[in-house]
Amino acid sequence: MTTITVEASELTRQYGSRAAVNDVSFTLSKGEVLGFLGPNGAGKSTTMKMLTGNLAPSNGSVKICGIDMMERPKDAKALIGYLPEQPPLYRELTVDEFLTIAARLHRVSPQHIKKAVDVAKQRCGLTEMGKRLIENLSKGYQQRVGIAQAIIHNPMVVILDEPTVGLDPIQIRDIRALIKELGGEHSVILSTHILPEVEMVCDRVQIIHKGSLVFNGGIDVLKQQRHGNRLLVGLRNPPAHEALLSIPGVEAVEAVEGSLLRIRHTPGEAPSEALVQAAVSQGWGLFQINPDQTSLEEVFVQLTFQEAAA
Ligand SMILES: Nc1ncnc2c1ncn2[C@@H]1O[C@H](COP(=O)(O)OP(=O)(O)OP(=O)(O)O)[C@@H](O)[C@H]1O
Repeated sequence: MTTITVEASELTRQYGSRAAVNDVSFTLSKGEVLGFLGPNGAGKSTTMKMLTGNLAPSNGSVKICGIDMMERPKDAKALIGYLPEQPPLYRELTVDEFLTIAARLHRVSPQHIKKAVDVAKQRCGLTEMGKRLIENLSKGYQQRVGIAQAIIHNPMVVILDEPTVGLDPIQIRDIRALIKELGGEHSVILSTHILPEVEMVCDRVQIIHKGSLVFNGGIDVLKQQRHGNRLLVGLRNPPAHEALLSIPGVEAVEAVEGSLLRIRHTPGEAPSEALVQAAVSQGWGLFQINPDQTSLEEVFVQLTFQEAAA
């Protein structure tokens, strides 16, 4: 049976007359990594703050493992680990000192604190860093400490707000791998504005735009949208566009750079075979034919545009 760990219902947050988050509902299952994706200002941090009980919703509710955040905030918060956009680090402490304090704050019982610190360090690749001052660590390692404090009490749900912002490419790769691993044991919500990050790390994605959810689906659904309905075709002696448009399934032809053409076709009816045959029989000099992937950025624009137009 699937265990629901987070249930957000009709979450809304008004700032004055403006809704930063508007009627957002979703659930998260045990072991799932959910990407919460949106451009800057879309309402991600506001949603994360409501989910973690740091900001009261104007309307709607949050339940963590069935516990209502407004009715029993202490019990609900005990099940969450949170890394805010600005990691809450005491830079003048060592990693061990800071994680010990974090364990106490999360009410880990005194006899279990050392073990909890060791496990969190081990899971976050910090075993050798215990005696180092946090301020002397690289930004990537500081972020690991931020994640370690979020998992120190072994919470059911881990919520990470933009955890890879400001890191270099190697640090980003390591932190993403760490987040993916967390998904095995915890439910994870990863807030980010980076589409490939979601594709690499998450099982499911929700896209938020101007405070509202515009997409909720599996990563494969998002990837399918990328494979779309276009071919990139290279012809040394291209015919008039009409000749290509007469091939069944071809809906539009657009010249790209050089001798490349982008051919839009009816979804599910790629005219590749007919195109190759025509190219050979009519001497069009075919040198390339391949699916033209829509970038994730384009998918994002399409999704948000569809919503705006609806
Ligand atoms: N305390 C506040 N008072 C008024 N408006 C706010 C407040 N906090 C956020 N907002 C506005 O609400 C909207 C959503 O902000 P939020 O920080 O949730 O977005 P975000 O998706 O997390 O973006 P970013 O990644 O830039 O933080 C923005 O337009 C922001 O200006």
